[in-house]
This record gives sequence, structure tokens and C-alpha cells, in this order.
Amino acid sequence: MKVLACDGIHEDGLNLFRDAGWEVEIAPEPIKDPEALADKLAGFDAVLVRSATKIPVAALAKAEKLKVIGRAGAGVDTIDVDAATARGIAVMNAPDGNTLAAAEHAISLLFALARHIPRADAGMKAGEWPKAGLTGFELEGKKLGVIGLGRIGGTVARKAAGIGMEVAAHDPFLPAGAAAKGSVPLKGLDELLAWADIVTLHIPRTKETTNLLSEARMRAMKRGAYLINAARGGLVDEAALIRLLDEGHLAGAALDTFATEPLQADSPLRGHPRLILTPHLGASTSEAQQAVSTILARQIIDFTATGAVAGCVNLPPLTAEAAREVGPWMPLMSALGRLAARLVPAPTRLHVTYAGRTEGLDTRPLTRLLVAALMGTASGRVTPVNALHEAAARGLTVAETVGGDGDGFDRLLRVRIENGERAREVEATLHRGPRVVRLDGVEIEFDPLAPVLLMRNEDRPGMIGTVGSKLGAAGVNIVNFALGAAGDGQARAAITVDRAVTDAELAELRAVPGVLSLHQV
Ligand SMILES: NC(=O)C1=CN([C@@H]2O[C@H](COP(=O)(O)OP(=O)(O)OC[C@H]3O[C@@H](n4cnc5c(N)ncnc54)[C@H](O)[C@@H]3O)[C@@H](O)[C@H]2O)C=CC1
Ligand SMILES: O=C(O)CCC(=O)C(=O)O
Repeated sequence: MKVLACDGIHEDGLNLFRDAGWEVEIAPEPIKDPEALADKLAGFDAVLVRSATKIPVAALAKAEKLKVIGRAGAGVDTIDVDAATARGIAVMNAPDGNTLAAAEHAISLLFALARHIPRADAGMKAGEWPKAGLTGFELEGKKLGVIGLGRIGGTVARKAAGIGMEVAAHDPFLPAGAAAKGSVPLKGLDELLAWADIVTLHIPRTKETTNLLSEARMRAMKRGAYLINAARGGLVDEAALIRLLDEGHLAGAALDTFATEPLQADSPLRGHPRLILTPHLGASTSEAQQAVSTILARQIIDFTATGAVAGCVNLPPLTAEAAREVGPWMPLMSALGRLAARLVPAPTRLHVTYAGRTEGLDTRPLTRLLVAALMGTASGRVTPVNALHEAAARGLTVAETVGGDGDGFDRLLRVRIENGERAREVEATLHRGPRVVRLDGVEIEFDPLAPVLLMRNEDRPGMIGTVGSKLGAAGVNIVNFALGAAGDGQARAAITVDRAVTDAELAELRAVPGVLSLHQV
């Protein structure tokens, strides 16, 4: 396995990859050209980025091997997550690792604004004694409006309350329970903007939040208020911010993040006396960098080795314990997906039933894997990440039932596959190894992970002998010959063989009188 580390990923995380046997390549500088990045990514199983290396759709054009894009931090706005999902690539982040660093940076900016620290420092270093004109204000008792009360916003709120500020927040997506339990009062956006002395942003950049602080919204802030954006560029209209500072409507602002990064050398933001600027330093503490790199490395190593899913923005989570529980089922699911694809071409409906003892079994990754194997036989790269997306795109309805009688098996899996003309059903279990136990309701046992010939034939004497001797003559050894009678004058057979049968050999077997159909799976 190979991982490409871009943008200065902390060594501790890279060492975890090395310890797990991965080859680690460090990109000496951000790869800005999407085509160059696409060429590079072609050889890697995982790529790690911070904010400098962007991953647009064009960078994924040759990512045939790529399993994971890892964001060593929180915001995934520099990654085209939809494009990654469509290509079956997991996108992971490690937001818990830099919460404290980003919150402390916002608090630093709060103090820096209140006491003019940067201007005082610059004046002193220029040989001045710049005391006049740098009278600040006290934070205790002032009103702080937090937009986005998640990890970072929540931490900022707690710390600001600790220094005696009055804190309120706007966060329409806070889970109801958390909102009710929280000690920070929530307000509508307009109400919060009109109420706060200082507004601080802690939301992701998405289509919905881009330009959230438009000129009109900033004008709705109190005259003489301050603004802090240590979340993302693009949330604030930068040109309007300069106008409002010039007019004196806003008294000052502190920005850690910018619409274009790195900020252009001639940006008008740079020379503004009421602005404090830092170069996206929110997560730049040694503790945060160590934390995000190791959290991310563990997530990626576990995901690729065991299927456990943590910190993934395009797959549901699966704990290590749940992954251990579903792990043994994984090869069976893939085999059943491939078998189902052979039995029913161009399927329109798949119904998976998990019967018997189902408590503790997270069926979501199993169904995704089955669908991925089913779809993957028809086209390029389908993984559990894009399986349901591909199914919907190709008109396959996927239904799942959990529970029901296991028919004497501890756990029984029933896969029904239809295409409008044909419906087939396979039942399987892991009891005594992966086994199909019934095909279309007929009891017949075989290992779907081995090469198998599925035969439907007239139920009359001599059939087994004729087919068996044809295989023997071709040098194919029969490992197992399972028979079942449907009671309709036809018999079913699953012939497990020691090697794949050639097309010519298949044609010869199909020509045996009494053989009604024969498929290799
Ligand atoms: N400057 C820096 O170096 C860093 C910046 N960040 C930025 O901070 C953002 C927040 O990070 P976390 O707190 O870890 O994320 P989080 O997901 O824990 O919190 C985000 C909160 O924003 C809320 N939200 C979303 N849309 C909103 C809207 N339109 N109005 C109000 N609230 C809204 C969500 O409900 C959530 O509670 C990240 O997405 C990233 O862009 C994160 C780390 C470092
Ligand atoms: O990696 C960095 O320096 C920036 C971190 C960040 O913006 C994030 O985690 O969203």
C-alpha cells in the first residue's frame, strides 16, 4: 500500500503508516496542477492533504487504485467529495484533532482585536512608542455572537464565557438534544448579528454558507462591532468588509482564512489598519498537527485493513468491534454479488434479507459490498462508497429486511434478484464456512467463493455420469457435486471444480442432451 503525504503532514502519522507496512512518499510542495496531481495519484492507495493541495474532479481522472483521500484536519471544502464518492473513493477527515488549536486561535484574535496587539508590536519594532491611539476595550461583559456552535464554535463559546463574555450562538443544524442541553442561548442569524459586539464564524464552507456574511448582513451588525473569521475564506464578502471598515460601520476584523489562499501579495486586505491577518494558522500547533496526522493515519490503516469506518464523510461509521462482526461475511457478500450478477443480467431489483440472529450485525456495509460486487461486474470501479449511488444511477432498487426466521441456521442471508423477466433467489450462511444452501428454494450446497458450474438439467439417470466424464476428459477435477431436485422434472446441480472451465469446454457441456442451462460462476 502506498500513501502520498502532501502539505506537511506530521511525521508521527506517517510513522504509523510505515509501521503498518505502507510505503510513504512525501510531496515536497503542494501539487497545484490538477493534471499533474492526477498523474501522481495514479500510483497511490491513499493521499493525505491539508489545505494547500486541492483535489478537484480532474485530479481523480486516473485514481484507479486510490481508496482514501485523507484531510489532516476538519474542512473538506478543498476536496470534490461528490466526485470522490462517484469514483468509489472514501474521504476521511480528523476534525477532533485541531478543535482546540482553532478555538484558541479565534480567542487569540479576539484579544488581539480588543487590545491592538499587532499594531502595538509593529510600532514598537519600528522604533516608536505607539501608546496614543491604541486604547482598547475589555472583553468581560461584551456580547460574543458565535455562528456555528459545533466543535470549535462550542469551545470558543465555553472559553469566552470563562472570561466573562456574554455568549449567544446561531446554529440551525444543532441536534435538538444538544441545543436544549446547551448553556449557550441560540438566536436567529439576523437577531444575533444585531445583538453581538463581536461576531465569530465557525462553520464549514458549503454552497449554502458561501457569502453568508454578505454586505447586507454585515450592515445588519451593530455599528462599531468586530468580526472574526477563522473558519473559511468565502464565508465573508471581503470587498464589502473593506468598505464597511472604511466607513467605520465595523470597528475592526480579524481574518485567518481567505477566499483565495495564499492571499495575493497585492490584496487590499493587507494594508488595512483595522484588519488583523494571519495566514490560515488556526490549526498550526504542534499538538494539533500531531493529533490530526495520527488520528487520520489510524482511520485509514484500519479502514483498508479491517473495513472499520471512522471519520469518513461519505460512508456510515462502523466501529472496530462491528467490523470484526461483519468481517467474516465480507467475502461471502462479494461472492453472492458476483453470483447474483450472473444469474440475472441487468437487474432492476435486489432484496437482501438477513434472517436468524441479527443483533449486533451492522448490515449496511454488507449490503453495500453485495451491491458493489453485483454492479462491479458490469462496469469499472464500484466500491462500498459508490455502490448505492451506482445502483440508483443504473435503475436498481435495493431493499433490505433485517429479522425473520433463520430456518434452523444461526444466520441466514437471502438474496433475491429480479429484472422484470426473471427472478432468482440464493440463500447462504457462514455456518461451517461460506456456503450457499438453497438456490431458488431448492436445497443445494456449494461454496460460492470457489469456481462453480451451475447446471439445470432433465432429472433422469446418467446425467451426472455424462457431465462428469466430459469434465474428466478435459482434465477438470470435480471437488464437489451437489444435487437438488425441484420436483418439476428438472434437477439442479452445483459442480465445484478445481479450475475455471474454458468457453469451449462450457459449450461442450451445454451440448450434452438433457442439459437445460449451465453457467460458470
Ligand atoms: N482556521 C483553521 O485553521 C481551521 C478552520 N476550521 C474550519 O472550522 C469549521 C468548523 O469546524 P468544526 O467546529 O470542527 O466543525 P463542526 O462540524 O463541529 O461544527 C460546524 C457547525 O456549524 C454549523 N453550521 C453549519 N452551517 C451553518 C449555518 N449556515 N449557520 C450556522 N451554523 C451552521 C453546524 O451545525 C455545526 O454545528 C471547519 O469546517 C473548517 O472550515 C477548522 C479547523 C481549523
Ligand atoms: O491544515 C491546516 O493548517 C488548516 C486546517 C483547517 O483549516 C481545517 O482543519 O479545516
